[in-house]
Amino acid sequence: MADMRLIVAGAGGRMGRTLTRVISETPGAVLVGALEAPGSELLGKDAGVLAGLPANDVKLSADLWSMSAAADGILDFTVPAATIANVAIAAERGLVHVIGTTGLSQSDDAVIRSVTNRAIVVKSGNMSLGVNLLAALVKRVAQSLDESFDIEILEMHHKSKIDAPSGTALMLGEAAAAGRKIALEQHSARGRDGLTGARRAGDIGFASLRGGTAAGDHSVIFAGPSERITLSHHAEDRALFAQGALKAALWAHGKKPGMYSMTDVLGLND
Ligand SMILES: NC(=O)C1=CN([C@@H]2O[C@H](COP(=O)(O)OP(=O)(O)OC[C@H]3O[C@@H](n4cnc5c(N)ncnc54)[C@H](OP(=O)(O)O)[C@@H]3O)[C@@H](O)[C@H]2O)C=CC1
Ligand SMILES: O=C(O)C1=N[C@H](C(=O)O)C[C@H](O)C1
Repeated sequence: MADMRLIVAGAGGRMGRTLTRVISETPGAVLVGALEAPGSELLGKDAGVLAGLPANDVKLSADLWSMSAAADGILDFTVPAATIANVAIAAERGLVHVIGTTGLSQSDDAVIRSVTNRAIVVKSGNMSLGVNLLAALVKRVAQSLDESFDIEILEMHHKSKIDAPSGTALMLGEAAAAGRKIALEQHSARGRDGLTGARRAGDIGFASLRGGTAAGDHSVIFAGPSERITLSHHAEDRALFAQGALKAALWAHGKKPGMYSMTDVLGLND
């Protein structure tokens, strides 16, 4: 079978450069396009050189329509506005669209869902095996404990991260809510500050720390009467997420249109 031809969106970013590197190490995948924001000073630069590799002759461009004429998939770790702009073109071209971008709103999610009758989308707030296993464990523990155990989710990321809580924290919150059979949006405590009053029973709390170069730390704390259970994951290198994204793209190649998650890719469905 021919190599899967991939575009990296946000090719000049932290994840974009990592994806370029991981593609070069992955049998069955080849980089054919590197997308950057219109007006970026990186347009025209070589994607390989930006990733610390020998030149690969894939130049950064802002023209997704042209570069996608000869591509099979797009790995998109950018910003919400860019991802939403890419969705229509990816669907029109029949690309596999792997979406790692976080900070998407409910209306952004609705736009993504609206194309999944003709697009193949794999979307996850975290592409690592470890976090997806952690989510399954969180759901399981939440099922077993009643409201006398308060659920709090703590995350820490590098100082350049622009959204909070992280996509992973929200994913873990959804897992906990599913275990408890409640809707997260009605039981979510975010951004406590000042005279907050006592904790509301049944809420799932979120706290975000930012600093240094942390690739992504997440803990889910079940705090009960006289005991606490903490389930944690620590990412040591963002190559972990890029490898997960490559696995997702190769898995989705040739699948029917639809919305898939890393749970599908990794075979972790109940
Ligand atoms: N799901 C997962 O497993 C993971 C998800 N992420 C998420 O991925 C996203 C990116 O993270 P990170 O790489 O650290 O962030 P960066 O800011 O380093 O990279 C984002 C890149 O996207 C570029 N960009 C902005 N607008 C456009 C556009 N219209 N078209 C193409 N490119 C554009 C930015 O360019 P410019 O700087 O010029 O604006 C930048 O190069 C975040 O949402 C993060 O949370 C990160 C790691 C893992
Ligand atoms: O911005 C990051 O760096 C990361 N973002 C994702 C998130 O928001 O959860 C995944 C990972 O934690 C790294």
